[in-house]
Amino acid sequence: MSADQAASAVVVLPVQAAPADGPVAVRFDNVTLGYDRHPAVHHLDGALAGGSLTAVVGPNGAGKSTLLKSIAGLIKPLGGRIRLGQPRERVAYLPQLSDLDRSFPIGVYDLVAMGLWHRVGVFGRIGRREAGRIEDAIAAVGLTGFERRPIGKLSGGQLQRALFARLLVQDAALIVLDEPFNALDAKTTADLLDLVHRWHREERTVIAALHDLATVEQTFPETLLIAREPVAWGRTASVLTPENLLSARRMIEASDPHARACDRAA
Ligand SMILES: Nc1ncnc2c1ncn2[C@@H]1O[C@H](COP(=O)(O)OP(=O)(O)OP(=O)(O)O)[C@@H](O)[C@H]1O
Repeated sequence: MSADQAASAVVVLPVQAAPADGPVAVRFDNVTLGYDRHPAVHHLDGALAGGSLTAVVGPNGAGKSTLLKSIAGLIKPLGGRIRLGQPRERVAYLPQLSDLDRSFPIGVYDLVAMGLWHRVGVFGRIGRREAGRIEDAIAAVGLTGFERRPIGKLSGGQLQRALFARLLVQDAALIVLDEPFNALDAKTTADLLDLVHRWHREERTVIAALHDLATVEQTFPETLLIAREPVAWGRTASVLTPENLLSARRMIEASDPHARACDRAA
């Protein structure tokens, strides 16, 4: 079958089932996500296994950010159910850099210290142990010496390093990253990818929206390809086929962003 034929006969492939006896980090039951009752993602069923490292890929407008926000609890499903395998406080979320207000008057040290809020409270005292963790995290991302620098005076790459340091001190079981390497140079990307590898070795669950398929193929064992609904989900090599990528593109081109919820059974 040619790629064109494959795209015109779009089939929603079965999504990944979590291992029957393994831990589950997130489970989706016929989930619909959207804004003002207009669905942006629908028919999402499946699970992220605990300790898995998953890329979410898809064309612009496919619903990647929407999906990640729903896992982080920032938007509620319009339909279906999302269940977490760990308490909400153990979920860390990195928004797209472009969504951040860089005029907020805060320095690198205090930004990184915010990663401890769940443990010490907003006005809690940072003891010697916590201070050591903040300093270690700042060192791990190569920002020692920048502790007092306001975030508005950092480069994009330095800000992303500081945000990764905040994730480090957060010590989350589930880490949700929205386009973490967008517009970063090769050195910064490589350094931050090392931290993703480290989290994976530590058996944390990581899910990240990405556009660079080479990075996905090299680093992410699992991939969810979406185009407002799942196109394929499983081992990266079996998901990122030319046929699936073309299907995703055609599905986005054919979709109506103003449509109401669809009645098709998941
Ligand atoms: N706050 C919002 N209010 C209304 N609609 C929104 C909002 N955020 C996203 N959308 C719509 O939801 C759909 C999915 O958007 P989303 O940002 O999740 O896609 P994406 O795959 O992350 O895209 P990109 O690759 O361009 O970042 C789009 O049609 C978008 O216009």
